Amino acid sequence: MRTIKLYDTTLRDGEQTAGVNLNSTEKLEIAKQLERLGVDVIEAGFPAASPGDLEAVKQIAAEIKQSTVTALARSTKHDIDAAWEALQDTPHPRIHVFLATSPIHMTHKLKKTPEEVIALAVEAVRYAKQKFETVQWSAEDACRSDYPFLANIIEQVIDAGATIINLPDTVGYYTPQEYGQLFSYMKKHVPNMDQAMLSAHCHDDLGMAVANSLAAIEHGADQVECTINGIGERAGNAALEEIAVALAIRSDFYGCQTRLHLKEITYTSRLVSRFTGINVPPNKAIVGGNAFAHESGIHQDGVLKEKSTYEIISPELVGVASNALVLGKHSGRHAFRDSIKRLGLVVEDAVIDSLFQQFKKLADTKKEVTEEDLFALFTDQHMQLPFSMYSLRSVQVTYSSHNIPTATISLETPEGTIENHAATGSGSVEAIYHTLDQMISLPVQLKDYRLQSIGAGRDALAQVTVRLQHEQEEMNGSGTAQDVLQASAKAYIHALNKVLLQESYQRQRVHA
Ligand SMILES: CC(=O)SCCNC(=O)CCNC(=O)[C@H](O)C(C)(C)COP(=O)(O)OP(=O)(O)OC[C@H]1O[C@@H](n2cnc3c(N)ncnc32)[C@H](O)[C@@H]1OP(=O)(O)O
Ligand SMILES: CC(C)C(=O)C(=O)O
Repeated sequence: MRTIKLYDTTLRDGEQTAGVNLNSTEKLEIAKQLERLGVDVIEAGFPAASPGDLEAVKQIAAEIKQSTVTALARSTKHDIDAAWEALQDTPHPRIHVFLATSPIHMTHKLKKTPEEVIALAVEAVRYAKQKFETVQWSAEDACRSDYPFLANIIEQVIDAGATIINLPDTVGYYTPQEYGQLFSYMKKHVPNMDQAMLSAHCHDDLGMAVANSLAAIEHGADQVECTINGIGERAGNAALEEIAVALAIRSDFYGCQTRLHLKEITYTSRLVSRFTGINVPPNKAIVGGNAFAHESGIHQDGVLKEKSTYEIISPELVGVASNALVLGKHSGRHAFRDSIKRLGLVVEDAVIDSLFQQFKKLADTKKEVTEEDLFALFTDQHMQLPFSMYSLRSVQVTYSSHNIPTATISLETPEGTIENHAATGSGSVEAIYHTLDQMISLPVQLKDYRLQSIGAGRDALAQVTVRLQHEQEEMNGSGTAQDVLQASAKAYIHALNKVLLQESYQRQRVHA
């Protein structure tokens, strides 16, 4: 069986999803989970994009041992140097350099002739090769490129030192048949193609990213680039979980395997969804809430008689627990630890005690503490920002159907002082957000507000996700609490803190 390498770009292309902005703590936590999942390569970011991203890539490279860590760079010395600064201490430094090769991109975006593009690509790969052990080169918008030109530039970048060649369907334009043929063509027409590995990178604009990636594998790609939950620029990238499970379930057809620990898939999906604020639709393959739910009588009858009638993937394969787990206020540390373990969460001893205290507090107010609640407690720990920022002490809202709601909020400031303030709004949430705007004065606009319950029942936890517009950027924030208004306040403060953090990075950049 061929082993296909899974190259995860959740932290780079996935982070290019509109409204997603991960801080370094969140990125590191996702990277650690990707390592547990068993991905071969983690594209941790684009170090030249911001000092925050450079720092995040550096931290990830220092922590991750089982997966290779790489980062993206344009074909400029500046970008390659930034990637080197972030990755130089890794045992096997690897970079991903790209340059567009389609007439549309070369003419309108790069404003370069095809000859200038070849020269720039070769120069960038040579420069990168002086520093990095492994250089991956991508022909951005490969699918809309002229094939003989593409074959020529690939031959030259391989001669310059690239050992991985990626052929991205940057705008999600191709069908599986065409994408497969592109790989066959390059295998046949690039004379030194045997000196490099081929990689696929697909976008989902026409809903064909996963099918295209699988077609590339059939035609010679040994690496596929994808993201958890298929997040990414515009309609997203190929979903890693769909590719991996398709290869596993249909190994009879593809004859390929991956190194992935499939049991980690569900948890990874939930973690990425929580940190990015991008919810997974219920009908999403593999990780959607309904992916293993049988609704209609005939299907239920079939599954009760014999699972394989309607189930091609067993939920346990991807880590969906078959029996729900219930903890309560009388549960002790042993049961708590056991539940954490069964959920597949990795918690260091140092934090288990504080997590247990939070669980006890929650169990006091809730009849049952479910798997979802434990997951929320766990992820909340990792949503804290790298240094102290604003935190919510209390929120109180006076509301009646005849009066204007008023919110009174008490906040702990980054300096450790307590500030109290009250303001009104046309609804309870707006009153809270007006109050916070007056306390933490930042030019932001609320673009999106989403509320969902974690688990079922009247005492379920509330999870709020907000998206704020700040200058040219969007920033998401998330908060969970037993009460909807408290979760709303926490989510808004989380997003404001992230804006403040980013402003502080930008100030550092100006002073540097
Ligand atoms: C297909 C992909 O997903 S590619 C990855 C996309 N990801 C991102 O862009 C996220 C991070 N990007 C950023 O933070 C910024 O765009 C930066 C820091 C990289 C660059 O910012 P700026 O210097 O302000 O340039 P800006 O983004 O406005 O324009 C891009 C420039 O890079 C050039 N460029 C684009 N691709 C490449 C490349 N592969 N190699 C060299 N130059 C390139 C463009 O032609 C343009 O050049 P110009 O200024 O001479 O017209
Ligand atoms: C940089 C490349 C690989 C990319 O993201 C794309 O072309 O979509």
